[in-house]
Amino acid sequence: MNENRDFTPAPASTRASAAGLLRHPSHPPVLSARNLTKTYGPTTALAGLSLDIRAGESVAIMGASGSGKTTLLHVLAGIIAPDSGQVHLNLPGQSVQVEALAESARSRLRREAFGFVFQQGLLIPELNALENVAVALMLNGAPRPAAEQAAAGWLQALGLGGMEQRRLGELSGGQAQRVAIARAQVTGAGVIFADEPTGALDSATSADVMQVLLESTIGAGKTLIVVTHDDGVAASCGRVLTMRDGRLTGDSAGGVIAAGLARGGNQ
Ligand SMILES: Nc1ncnc2c1ncn2[C@@H]1O[C@H](COP(=O)(O)OP(=O)(O)OP(=O)(O)O)[C@@H](O)[C@H]1O
Repeated sequence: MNENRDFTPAPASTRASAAGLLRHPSHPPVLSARNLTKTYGPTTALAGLSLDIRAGESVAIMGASGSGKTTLLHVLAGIIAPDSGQVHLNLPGQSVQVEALAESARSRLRREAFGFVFQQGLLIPELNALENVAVALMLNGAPRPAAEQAAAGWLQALGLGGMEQRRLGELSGGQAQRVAIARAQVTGAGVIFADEPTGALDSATSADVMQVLLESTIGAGKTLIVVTHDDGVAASCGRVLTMRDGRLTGDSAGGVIAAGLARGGNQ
């Protein structure tokens, strides 16, 4: 799976051309969700939501607390299964029906095809920055020296050269989020999911971290999906989706598709 992945950050020229290719409008969606439903007891978290996301898009998901944003992110990423509906993933060399996979296959998909940046919690305090990044590759079977070399490349690329040996407690919030971004990217994941990635940061650091996140994902032709309450974070993304009561109520991509999706129907 994912045999063509490159463990080192691509040069800027390559990234630019990859992004151009992948953003071509005729390119099929990298993620297609259809009629997703999810309930928790009496609570409806997803109420028949359909959505297409194309490779190279940066998509912000906004909406009031409890509107279903995190549930949608988790269903798209195969962290939880929907009660009904489908999620199709279409990456180069990899076309799978995410919700139909067994848990072991979904777990492998999450490790190899997806990267995750959360507000906090994914980094291991006992490990230094280099080890925190390298461990993502080692979980996928990479030998330690190669994993650490790739991790060092990503830390350097994200402005953390010289901080490889620092543990979590020795990094600022913004630096820790850069380590988390490096960790999400190092496996060559095609889709990066971020849930409130700047939620614990001040606004200047938040803008800085978002710039790093955007450059290292859509700048390399990857896809970025961000759940956020922050208007500034959403404004930095190419497309903004709005949710209410488990449905999409707005899509800045606009047009007929957005109107159809807002009613929860198929395109
Ligand atoms: N594991 C769970 N068990 C029970 N209810 C849940 C669970 N996860 C989510 N919910 C409920 O589902 C609804 C949607 O939750 P979700 O976390 O997706 O919303 P959200 O838009 O991300 O909210 P927030 O902005 O506060 O993080 C909420 O009413 C929430 O309480």
